[in-house]
Amino acid sequence: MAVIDAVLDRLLDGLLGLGRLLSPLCSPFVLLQLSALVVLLLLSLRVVCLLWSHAQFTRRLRCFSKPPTQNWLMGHLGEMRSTEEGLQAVDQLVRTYSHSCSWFLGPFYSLVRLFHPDYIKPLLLAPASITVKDELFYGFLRPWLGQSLLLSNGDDWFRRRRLLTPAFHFDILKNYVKIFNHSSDIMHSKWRRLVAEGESRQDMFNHISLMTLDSLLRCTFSYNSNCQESSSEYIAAIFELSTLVIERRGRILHHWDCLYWRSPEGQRFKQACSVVHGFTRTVVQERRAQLLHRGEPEGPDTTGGEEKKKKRVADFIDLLLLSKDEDGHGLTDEEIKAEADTFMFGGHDTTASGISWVLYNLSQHQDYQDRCRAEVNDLLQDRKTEDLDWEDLSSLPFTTMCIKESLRLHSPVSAVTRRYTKDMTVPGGRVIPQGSICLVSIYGNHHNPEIWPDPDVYNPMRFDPENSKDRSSHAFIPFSSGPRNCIGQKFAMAELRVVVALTLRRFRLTPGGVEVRRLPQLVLRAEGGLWLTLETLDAPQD
Ligand code: HEM
Repeated sequence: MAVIDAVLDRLLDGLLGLGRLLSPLCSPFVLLQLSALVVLLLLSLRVVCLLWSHAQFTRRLRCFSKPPTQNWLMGHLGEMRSTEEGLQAVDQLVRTYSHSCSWFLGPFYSLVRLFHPDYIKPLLLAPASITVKDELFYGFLRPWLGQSLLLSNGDDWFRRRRLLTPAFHFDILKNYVKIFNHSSDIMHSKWRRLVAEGESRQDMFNHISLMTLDSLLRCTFSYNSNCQESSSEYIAAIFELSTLVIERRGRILHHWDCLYWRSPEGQRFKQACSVVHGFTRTVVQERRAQLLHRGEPEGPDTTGGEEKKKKRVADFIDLLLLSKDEDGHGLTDEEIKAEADTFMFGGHDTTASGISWVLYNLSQHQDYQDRCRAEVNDLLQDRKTEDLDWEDLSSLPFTTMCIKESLRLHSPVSAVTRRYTKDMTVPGGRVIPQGSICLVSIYGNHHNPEIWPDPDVYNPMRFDPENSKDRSSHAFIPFSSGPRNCIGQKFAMAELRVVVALTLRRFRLTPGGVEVRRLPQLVLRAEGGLWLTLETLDAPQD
């Protein structure tokens, strides 16, 4: 295509030269007609080139099965639905094609959809230098998240990932477990109050999203927003942005920036972005100033006892302000702001979805729920407080199996997409052509009957070490995998374990009496909320 563009440029130069040569001989009207003809010719040539290159591309994708389309022009456009039926259609695709298929979105866009670990593995393990986040799926997040870890590519991504990785080290994460306990305590007090008032049926998503936002605000900014108890402009703006991104995806006309930023939704997006950016920028600038005046903030506390009370645990902002590469260069304030916004975006809804679906699955299986509860009660037996420590988290093996099985059955993130700057070979000698977009279907992979017999059944025993030892390393990928896997996965798993364990110790959960229809948006939700009935439990007598 680049060669063709260069030829077209040359042609245009030549024609303009000819125009100048002819100008003394022709009238302006004739010249205008001539120019219009030239422009039309060039445009037609461009369209022919596009069609030709698309035909080449389509020919190369023939090694992948193409599901029938309803319309030759629009291809599969409109068939990828963010609804319960859309997910059932993926189940059908997986049953029919077993590992992969091609997918055409209108006459110009095509995707390769992958839903088998053997196909997914080479793609996710490919070096990040040839992996690009495509604008078709990720571009709408850019005005909110900026050039952050999630959206950057190549050397820029590599530098950021190296600077950010130490912030997710065990020694740092350990300190956040106290925060997870505290945020759960606040949510549970609210639940006790609601149950006492007779409102025992509650939407899990609603409560748990506020709780994960609360804990992330404390871990990222050391900020106590009190958002679980009262409304906050910042939190409202985060919810608004998540909703608007989804709405924009669904409206083709809003894909054009020039139309979107003039629409009422675009204006709301701008307004919410300015609230979120204003908040993050202020915190970063204030912290930078404190750092300059008072020196380094305290690192993670290792002293215990009284010392602990005096020290503020280093939060993500502190760690990012201090991070330096081998040349001594750190992140700028704008870069830190983008990363903090990304943690808030990438960390709250995903974890809330994960926790809500575990509680839903356990409400459907009282036997597993009882077994988890017994495990937690055994662990906390003879303790003065109900707080869990980092070390406790490895003593909850069955609860962890229940969490993993829920992340398989109800993965918070249903798919990730990538564009590759090289041809990629997958099993059977099939080649994904350079430049094509690959959709790695986490949902499809986790529901593939070739890998998971009876994929729709919730069975935590699948994650018993004995039962999982022969399974492919890429059969279970809720956090993606390879160089661009989720940087926050240990953080998320720790929070999931603390919240689930404490919830089961304090409450019995039963189904909320409403049919649950899954709603795959930015994360997996349920239409109209995920309603469960809560019963307060007395603390067990030792
Ligand atoms: C259950 C909870 C979570 C799930 C299921 C999850 C899932 C994922 C997935 C699938 C990706 C890959 C995205 C892609 O390739 O486009 C990802 C990336 C990422 N996640 Fe998470 N995530 C969770 C929690 C978190 C938390 C708590 C944080 C931060 C505090 C976080 C921060 C990030 C970031 C920054 C990336 C981009 C990494 C990179 O490209 O290098 N996530 N996550």
